[in-house]
Amino acid sequence: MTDNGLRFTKGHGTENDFVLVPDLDGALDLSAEQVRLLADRRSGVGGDGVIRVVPTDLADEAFVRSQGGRARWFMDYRNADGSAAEMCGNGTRVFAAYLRREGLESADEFEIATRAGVKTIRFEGHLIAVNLGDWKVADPDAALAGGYDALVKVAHHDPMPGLSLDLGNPHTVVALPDTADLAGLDLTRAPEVKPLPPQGTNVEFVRPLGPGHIAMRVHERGVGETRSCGTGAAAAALATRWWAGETEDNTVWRVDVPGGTLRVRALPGQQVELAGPAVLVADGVAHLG
Ligand SMILES: N[C@@H](CCC[C@H](N)C(=O)O)C(=O)O
Repeated sequence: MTDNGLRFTKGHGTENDFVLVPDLDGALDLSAEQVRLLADRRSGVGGDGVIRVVPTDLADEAFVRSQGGRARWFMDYRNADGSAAEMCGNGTRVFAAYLRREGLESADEFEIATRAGVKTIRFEGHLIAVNLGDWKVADPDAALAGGYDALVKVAHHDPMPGLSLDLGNPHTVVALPDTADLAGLDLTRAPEVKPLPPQGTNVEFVRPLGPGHIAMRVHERGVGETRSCGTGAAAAALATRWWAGETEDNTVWRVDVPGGTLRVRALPGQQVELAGPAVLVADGVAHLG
């Protein structure tokens, strides 16, 4: 940041929106307070998260710098409350669109560094696909007993069973019956999850719409309800697949979220791919005071 302000680009992926801040020489020490100010929708630029674009070799964390041999750029992702997150699926696409627009990457396929490891980006027509890498059911032994390992309470509802998954970041997925009023759920407050993982969790509510097709709403850790969550969409599809006892690879789900539609594909080797759009909507200079 200089006296002249902080350069930013605003972008979104299925209306999960981000403030991207270029830090090409790794000189920016973005505090949690500055992130909160940038993300504030009234007094700041506004976004669900803030993404610092920094060369991987200049990242603060040694384990991120170790990805530098494979990925030139690190997506330093922060939630709107200032907390750092391991991963952001929608963020990876917006990050990739920015790298491409700025001429920082020009290939149709390249790798980026994240706190959850290196992710491969692939431009596919108007969509961007990202291999989110390894995923797992967080506690298969607990979950195998009945398909669930947590109880999730939302206002005006009895506690509902949930399944915890690790997509690099934590998720708890709740399956609703196909007659459920997904739109009517009150997500203005964080759902109560028991037991709550020490690192917190993102909570997805899923309603089946047809074969390979689900609807989802999400309450994100460190943010609140958002209009989309990429890792959440992948968790929702994978939980649905797991509950159905399906193990086939390359099956595809369409996941409808309030901000659009995402595509999720289970890849061989317990990996998962997310695809969707990415839009860069504005460039500017923020003066944080
Ligand atoms: N919106 C993201 C996830 C962002 C991080 C999340 N709130 C967390 O704290 O894990 C996505 O698209 O995956």
